Amino acid sequence: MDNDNDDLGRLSFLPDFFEQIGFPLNLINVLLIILAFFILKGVITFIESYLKVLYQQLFMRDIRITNIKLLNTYSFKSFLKSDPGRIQNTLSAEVGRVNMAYKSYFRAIEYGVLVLVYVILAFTANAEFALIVAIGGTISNFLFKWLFKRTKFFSKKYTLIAHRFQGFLIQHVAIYKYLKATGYNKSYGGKLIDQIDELEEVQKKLGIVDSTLKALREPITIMIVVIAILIQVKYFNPDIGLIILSLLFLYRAMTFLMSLQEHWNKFLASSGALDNLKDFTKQLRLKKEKNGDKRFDRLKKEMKLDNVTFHYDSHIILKNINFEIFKNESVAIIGESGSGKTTLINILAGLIIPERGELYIDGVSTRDLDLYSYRKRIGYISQEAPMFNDSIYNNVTLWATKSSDNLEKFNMVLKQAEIFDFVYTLENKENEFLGNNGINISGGQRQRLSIARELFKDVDFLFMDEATSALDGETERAIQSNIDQLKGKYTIFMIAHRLATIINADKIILLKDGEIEAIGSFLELLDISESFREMISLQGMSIEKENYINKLK
Ligand SMILES: Nc1ncnc2c1ncn2[C@@H]1O[C@H](COP(=O)(O)OP(=O)(O)OP(=O)(O)O)[C@@H](O)[C@H]1O
Repeated sequence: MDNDNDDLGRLSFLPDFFEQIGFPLNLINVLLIILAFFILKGVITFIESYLKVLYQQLFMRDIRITNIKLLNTYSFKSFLKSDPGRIQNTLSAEVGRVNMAYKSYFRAIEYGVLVLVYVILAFTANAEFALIVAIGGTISNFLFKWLFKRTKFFSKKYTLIAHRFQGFLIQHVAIYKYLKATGYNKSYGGKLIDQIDELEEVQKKLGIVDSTLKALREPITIMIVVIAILIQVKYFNPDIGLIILSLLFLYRAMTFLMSLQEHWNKFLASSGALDNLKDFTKQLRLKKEKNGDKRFDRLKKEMKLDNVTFHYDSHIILKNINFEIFKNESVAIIGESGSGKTTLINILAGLIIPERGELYIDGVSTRDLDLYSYRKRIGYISQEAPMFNDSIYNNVTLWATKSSDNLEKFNMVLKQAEIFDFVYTLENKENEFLGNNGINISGGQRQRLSIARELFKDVDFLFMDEATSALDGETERAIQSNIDQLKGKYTIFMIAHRLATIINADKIILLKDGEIEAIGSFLELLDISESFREMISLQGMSIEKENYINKLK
């Protein structure tokens, strides 16, 4: 027995230990140990895999939720410059890749620990032999390092192309009608196919590196071990039993080392997604909207713009803007294309904060205001009238529970927006689905529903960005009379190109190259502004005040 234990080198204490604790290593006991070991392994494997799935789900959920929350607090000015393809891709496919990266990273660590254990065992059994193999393993690492670098490079490239693909895809769906109607869908679809080809190309390259690593694994292991044995036999004349024992340990160590390298490579193959996510989250945090702590309840008295100036990069868009608006006034903003109307509306809605000057709401600067509570009181009606692919009820109420109170309010706002009769002639009434961006209803109906939505929201302000300009004359007049009925009940800001729609506005702000050229009522502007009179005549309207006095409400 002592003789046999000598073959175990410095590990011979193990059988002695078992002998001492009254569990001699005879055949039956060894078989029992093996059986117990594998049962235990099975139990641990189950717990490990289940916990892994659990943690992966938690991890992916956490990444998505954190970034969606950050996206909601991202500054609007920064959002205007962001790439929608990147946002979509990062929060969908890339999260899966990040998960893969972490999975492979932890697998690599697991293998690292195993390598360490077997290397220690091999060193304990036969130090010289283990040292030679360790040197061989380190040298082989240089080759793998080069392969790792290639993998990392292709991984980053993959992420960038995937962002581009998502960007093209979003636009393909968003402007599908235009692309189809013009026959551009084929050439534009070609762009999508190009991205798919590029993605495939990068995947193939990643596949080549991965396959090379896999293919090299065993030959390199065997080569190192063979060289180590030859050196041992030639120079150290060792005990063959010890060589075989440490060979067993080292072969396991080398196999685990190769698995470590394989999983490290898998980690690197997804590391582009990890870098992207880190960068994306950092960007969202860095450009987080500054939100004050003064809660907004309702507009009590007035809004005031005090010397406001705003740039996009070095380009001045608005210069020294000053005006005051009182509660429930209606204000029209007019001016040539590019004169800064939308930018002014964005400032008034608290979407962008001017670099210089202040917007005061009841005396509180927007820098100190809790912008979320302010925007909750804003209704926004734009030319596009965005619709969700959902029922009319959900589109108007934004998924409010269908209580009798809500249903009553829903019906009331439908009547106010003069769309009640249309909705209740539909087969599914308020449950009718609108299709992607309201594709199943007309532009006028969409616009009325979007007015109803803002009225349901119960707001103080109505912002209208060319709300009626996409409609035919008759529908525009009908919706305009709708809007006119809201006058005096809300503080209304409207951008309008058709000046016939703003005759009744309390105040008209005429912008020119980012500055206020004139401000006053329709009749006042006819008196004081030459540019206004020119705009009026260009639209075929009379510049004689008498022609409007009867029309004023
Ligand atoms: N996100 C942006 N980045 C850089 N410049 C911008 C951005 N948005 C608008 N601009 C520029 O700011 C200027 C004013 O644009 P704005 O949209 O406010 O004008 P507008 O009067 O509403 O024009 P339109 O009547 O054509 O809608 C334009 O010169 C425009 O090119």
